[in-house]
Amino acid sequence: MSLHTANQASANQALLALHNVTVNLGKRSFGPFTLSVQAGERVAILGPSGAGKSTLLKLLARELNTASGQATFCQRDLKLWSLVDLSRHRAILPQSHEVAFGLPVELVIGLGRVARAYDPDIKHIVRQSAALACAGHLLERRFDTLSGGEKARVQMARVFAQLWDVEKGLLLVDEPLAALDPGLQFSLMDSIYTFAAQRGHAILAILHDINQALQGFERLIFIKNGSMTGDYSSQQMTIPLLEALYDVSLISAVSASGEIIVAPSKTQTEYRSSTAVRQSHV
Ligand SMILES: Nc1ncnc2c1ncn2[C@@H]1O[C@H](COP(=O)(O)OP(=O)(O)OP(=O)(O)O)[C@@H](O)[C@H]1O
Repeated sequence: MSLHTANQASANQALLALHNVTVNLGKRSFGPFTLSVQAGERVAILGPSGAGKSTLLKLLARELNTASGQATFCQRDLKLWSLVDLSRHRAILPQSHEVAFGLPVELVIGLGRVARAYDPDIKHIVRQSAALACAGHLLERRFDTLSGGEKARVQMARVFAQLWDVEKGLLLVDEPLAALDPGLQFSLMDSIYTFAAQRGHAILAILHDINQALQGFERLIFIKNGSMTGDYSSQQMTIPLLEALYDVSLISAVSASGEIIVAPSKTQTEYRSSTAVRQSHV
């Protein structure tokens, strides 16, 4: 396994750092997880269904407690953060978009700001966030009347509102684009990148789309059978590594503009290259 070898100095400066962290769910133990994420980094979490990706994300969000090991956020033990302080520095976009009542969309987006006692710019921030998430036209609607893709955009706007006026925060997102059509996926992924880059936020995103991970993220973390099995730069990524992660055959192609496209193949491919996905096409 080619685990990312962040040196001690960079781990000490990390926005988020896990060292041998485990978490228990029922009788099952997940981990150990060891990783560090720097401000501004874009990290994709990949792995088969049920592998433990959301469990890792919940651990990072402190929705789950560690059973052992050490987790720090902004060089401070994650356990010592109050939830109010934490919510001013990290935002979570979960897989499910439901809210309990038929709330107005503007209010759902404004929920991203609840941790602030004094928030004079909330109206402006909610509107700007909605525009960035392509949800400006939904502001007057009731949340429970929206389609799945519309709800996803409103929840993304809520997350933008939460970290709008923060620097070097953390965005934790679980399959952010699953309910969206391809055009919206491109424009919203761009919105997330721009939003995070302008503020120095790190992004950790669970993705099932390998192409989104390869095209938009600089690091890929592999989760399989409850453990972390790899931490690679996207430049290091190879077809065999991805095939081993998902136990599936993959084929790849490169577009005229140099974009790499990977797709599952029903038939075993004859060509197996251990060179990076990008290099195998040049
Ligand atoms: N509270 C819980 N108690 C017991 N088992 C749980 C609990 N939450 C999740 N699990 C199990 O832990 C495993 C990992 O779940 P997790 O949601 O982390 O997977 P995932 O990799 O995100 O999957 P998917 O890609 O399908 O969303 C699954 O088998 C799930 O059923």
